[in-house]
Amino acid sequence: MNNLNFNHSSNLLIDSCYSTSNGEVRGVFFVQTIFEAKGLTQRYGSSLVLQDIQMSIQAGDIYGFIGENGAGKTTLMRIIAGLVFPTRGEISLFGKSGKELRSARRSVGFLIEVPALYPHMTAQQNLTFYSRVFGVDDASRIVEVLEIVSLREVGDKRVSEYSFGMRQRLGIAIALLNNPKFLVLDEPINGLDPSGIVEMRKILEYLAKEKGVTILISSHILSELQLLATKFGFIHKGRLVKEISSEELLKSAASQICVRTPKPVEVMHILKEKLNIATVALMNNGEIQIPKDSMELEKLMTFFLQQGIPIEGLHLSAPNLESYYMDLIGGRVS
Ligand SMILES: Nc1ncnc2c1ncn2[C@@H]1O[C@H](COP(=O)(O)OP(=O)(O)OP(=O)(O)O)[C@@H](O)[C@H]1O
Repeated sequence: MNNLNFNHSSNLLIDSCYSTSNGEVRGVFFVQTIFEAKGLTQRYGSSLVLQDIQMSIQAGDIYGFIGENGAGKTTLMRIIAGLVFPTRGEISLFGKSGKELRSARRSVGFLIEVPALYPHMTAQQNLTFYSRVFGVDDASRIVEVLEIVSLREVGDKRVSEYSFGMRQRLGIAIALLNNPKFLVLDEPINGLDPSGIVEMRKILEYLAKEKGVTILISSHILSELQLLATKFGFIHKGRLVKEISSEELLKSAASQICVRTPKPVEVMHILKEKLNIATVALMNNGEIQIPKDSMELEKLMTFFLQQGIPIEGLHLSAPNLESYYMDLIGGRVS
């Protein structure tokens, strides 16, 4: 039995305020909590799919949700959508929980897995159908959402003629029909070609920046999430193991020493044999990467000098989401 309660007033956090010299209070800004999970736990038979998740998403966030296959991302999104009822714990949307969730969900747009489209119907007809399902009676909204996802010109084409990328965009258009303040997108860029990924990024950036839509997005394409998201949540075996902002990611320590040498294979061999560094890797660009915590940079340079190893370049890798994730899951980040 779940006995967690949300303090509804806590969904408004004072971000900053200041007073003038005459004591007048000005500039009070509020940050609204759009989504919150408290102690969220999901069990299927004997397997714990989500374990005691505490998570919150603030207005304006593009929250990148990251985790291996089966980590529990879709399950959490399905709970937000009301498709799965959690075993324990509670969620709130816009500060509303319990029985009020149903009405709160009307301000949320979902694209979970692939969109359910009718291929023999046009995009407009699909949107008309979903407008009726969602109770949206403003016909002009169909034109607006087609415009947002750059499908207005082809809105009268049958969906069977659409490419995969166009279908994904139509899925976003459907999720936008009810003018949501919060979008929940489960792997929307999965399977898209590079131009489709860029197009999707532009749409999501537009929605976040111009329309003030808060977004929760999962993806395995970490380089893309790094470009898009303002905050990252890492889920591993059903536990939310870390949350960081994009600024914190950029400030995080570089994790690899990158070495450029004309004899990479020989140098790798020497590093493994003489310095006992087992995890040295040869990258596609010909550089050798050595985990930064395996040896101090100065000692490594001295070693190269002493051994007479020719070095053309040596630098620290820029912090990036992929290596941060690998370090985190490998236990090197706390
Ligand atoms: N209805 C269900 N019944 C039993 N097990 C389920 C059910 N739904 C999901 N699972 C299991 O829960 C675990 C988490 O699945 P989930 O789809 O949430 O992971 P995910 O992080 O979204 O993975 P992926 O990146 O592969 O989409 C998996 O082991 C999955 O097999």
